[in-house]
Amino acid sequence: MATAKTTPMMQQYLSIKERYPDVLLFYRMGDFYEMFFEDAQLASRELEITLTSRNKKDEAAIPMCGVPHRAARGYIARLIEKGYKVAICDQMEDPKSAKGLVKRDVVRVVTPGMIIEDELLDEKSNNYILAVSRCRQMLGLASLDISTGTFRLTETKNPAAVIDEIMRVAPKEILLPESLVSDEPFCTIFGQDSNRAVSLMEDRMFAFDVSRRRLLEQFDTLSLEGFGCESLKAGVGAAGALIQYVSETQRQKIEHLQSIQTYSLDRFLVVDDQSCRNLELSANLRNGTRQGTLLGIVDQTVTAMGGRLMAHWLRYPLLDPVRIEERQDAVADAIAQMQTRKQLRESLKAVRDLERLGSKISMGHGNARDLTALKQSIQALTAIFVNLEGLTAPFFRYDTDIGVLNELADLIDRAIREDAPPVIGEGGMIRKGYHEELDELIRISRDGKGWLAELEEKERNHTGINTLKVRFNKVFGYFIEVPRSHSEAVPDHYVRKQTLVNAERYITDDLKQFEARVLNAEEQRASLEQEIFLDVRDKVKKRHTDIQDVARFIARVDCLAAFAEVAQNNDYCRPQINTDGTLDIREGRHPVVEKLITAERFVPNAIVLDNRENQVLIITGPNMAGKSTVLRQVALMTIMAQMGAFVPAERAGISITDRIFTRVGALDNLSAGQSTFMVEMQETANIVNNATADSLIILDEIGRGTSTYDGLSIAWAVAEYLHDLNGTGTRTLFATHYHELTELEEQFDRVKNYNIAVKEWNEEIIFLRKLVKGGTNRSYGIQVARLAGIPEPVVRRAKKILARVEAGEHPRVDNSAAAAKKTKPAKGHVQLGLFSSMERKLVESLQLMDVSRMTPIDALNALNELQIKAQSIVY
Ligand SMILES: Nc1ncnc2c1ncn2[C@@H]1O[C@H](COP(=O)(O)OP(=O)(O)OP(=O)(O)O)[C@@H](O)[C@H]1O
Repeated sequence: MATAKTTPMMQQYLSIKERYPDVLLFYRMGDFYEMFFEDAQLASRELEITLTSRNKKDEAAIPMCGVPHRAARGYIARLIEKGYKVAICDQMEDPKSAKGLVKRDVVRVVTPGMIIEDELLDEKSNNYILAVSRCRQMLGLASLDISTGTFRLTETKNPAAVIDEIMRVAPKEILLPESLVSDEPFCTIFGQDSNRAVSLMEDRMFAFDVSRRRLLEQFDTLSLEGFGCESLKAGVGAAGALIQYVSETQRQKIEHLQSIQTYSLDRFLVVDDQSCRNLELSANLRNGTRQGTLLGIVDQTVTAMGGRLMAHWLRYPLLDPVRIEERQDAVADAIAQMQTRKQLRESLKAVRDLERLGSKISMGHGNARDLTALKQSIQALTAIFVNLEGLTAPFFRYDTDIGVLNELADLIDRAIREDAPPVIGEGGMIRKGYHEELDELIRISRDGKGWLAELEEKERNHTGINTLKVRFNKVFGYFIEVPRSHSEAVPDHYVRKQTLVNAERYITDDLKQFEARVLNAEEQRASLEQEIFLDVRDKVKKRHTDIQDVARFIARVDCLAAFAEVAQNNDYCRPQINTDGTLDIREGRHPVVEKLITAERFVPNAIVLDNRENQVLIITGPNMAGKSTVLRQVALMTIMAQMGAFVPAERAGISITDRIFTRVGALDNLSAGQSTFMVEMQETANIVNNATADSLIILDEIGRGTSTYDGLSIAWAVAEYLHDLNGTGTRTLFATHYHELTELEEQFDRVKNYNIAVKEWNEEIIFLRKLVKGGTNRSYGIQVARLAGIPEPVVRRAKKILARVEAGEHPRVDNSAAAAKKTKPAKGHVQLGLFSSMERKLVESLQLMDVSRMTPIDALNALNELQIKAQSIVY
């Protein structure tokens, strides 16, 4: 890279770059950040900026590109989004006063998990960096959102639980010890997931002793007892490594990290990542947005902190009935006090992102506008606390005095102008009247011209020399110039400085004083203003914990009030929480589907699941009848209840569930390059291997991706296995088109058959959407195909085939001479010979198509495609 003969500046660059080999180095030169060598090539490609070359006499051509320093944030943002890391290397002294080469150093490294810039953050989600470490059998996990100060750790022996937890935290960056990255299961996870930045650190950085010391230093405590993690060696190892990484990248002590929260994985309901997707908890399967998801329904929060907490609650539903009921009490209270709640929610809207503002200010990155936003948010608290007096639940009480925060708001109000520019150092930040000396400096620099004109006028009158002028040049500064012809009239206190051909130049004491003040006033003003601003910001920084505490309180209030709002607007009920395994829902609805359907009214359903006779429910019914909807609504209601929310039902008893497993249509996995059947079986294996007696299992068709008899056999065996799992069985809802499974009811005590009723009328079916006892033996697939727009000839032909299959005949005998010659296929493989390949493709497309979840345009396109396929079948 470097040539033997490099300039001092290049040497400086190279020595800094050596310390940041895997990071793009933004090297400040005047008004630009420049990049060189491979960094320049990469940045010019990724940022689409021109690649030039630096070619000084004594240097070989060096690839180079640059971005203006004022626009750097935008460029850095783009690089971070692409998963790169950027080291910002600034000039550490004023180039004007530098003797020789300007000192430069890295002031901060921006990485995907170390972001504080608003424009790079989604206000409703956390931005985590997560570290994993191992200590003997134990695996430790620590996660940190530096933009909010959220810092948590946990431990487990189970590698699968670590993976689940990583997925749940969804970090933007992962920090691993070098020795762990090649181990299963980490190598598989990080190999596949190219979107996630992985940073490696030497194993010794994760050692318990070193890490513990770092945490004690960070929190300024003598032990970690108070945080509940003194003995969690692996967890502390991970947390300490994170602190180390923070100090390496931020190049400062992060004072707003004052504590860490220790949590235990077995205190929360686990919904694995695949099930989260299947149930569309926070991302819509079609386009990844929140629309049409459970989060979209329940997140009616009005603050950014509330939004983040709601997303957190959704991923961490509780297992402790007492804690759930505490939340429920608050929701019930807020429902009962509708007027107060409405006013409360209105006043919450005025609170800005206190959590992130506080952290930003603490890290020395907050500008005057951030201070004003903080002030306005604190001012808004008064109205919020007044509203909270109308509520009685303990969760709405805040026992800490907010007097110190009000003082802060007053200080900011007195000191900081609301119309301050976003850039510190451009002036205009400090209010008039806050600091006398600053006011005077501002007056001088603004009034300087007027003062000079006044002086000129005064001196002219005084001396009687009308041609006297007050002037300025760089060599002498301010002076009075008098034509030589009038030099006789000059008063004694004028001191001569220079004689020109036609004029004499003088200075006076007044002018000297003025000069001393004015010449530097602008400069002094800028530095004094900065000093005052930093002083105010430091005072705010000292109150960081108070800001963080109130921010967290507001977040909780916002979430609880949102639960109440959603419950009241949608007619939800307070679920009764139990621990005896009984789930008893009356008139239950699907929270999302009930909002989405417009053509028909949502039909509520009763469902009972327990560990006695209703443990495994086999649900049959025609396509499109509503099987998946019932299954999902049970899972969603369980999650909602354990979040502390009310649920869409007339009455609901919900038993605490430790894990929810789902196995539903595998459409979404096709893009990952796995076969539908393979994915289906992997998901099923995960369920049978990990479910406990307290789990809830949702199986929406199993075995559909293989031949009928194989599929049926697997489905049957899985149902049997779950019925007897761990000796007690597990609550399971099993929707299936294999009507043979209804025979299980007779053989097993705890299996019950249900079906979703339809009415047949003139060859048409009418969906009643009611879950009723008993099995069915018909799928009505052909009728549904007609509803979907399959052309009449195909429907007729399908009916014929069905009739023949049901009569035990081979369907192609009368249709193709070639097929007739073939021997009749052995029983068990009848499906393979059932259709021509085009027909089979058609049926497969039909099976995979779930019109109900498509947008109208997608559905139309899919139907068109089906019609084209259908037309190419020759009859
Ligand atoms: N209880 C209900 N009330 C009103 N509409 C409903 C109800 N349940 C389902 N639906 C409507 O029927 C559509 C199909 O439901 P769902 O996907 O649950 O059927 P399914 O029986 O699982 O079908 P398939 O067997 O083809 O997968 C839903 O998208 C919704 O529009």
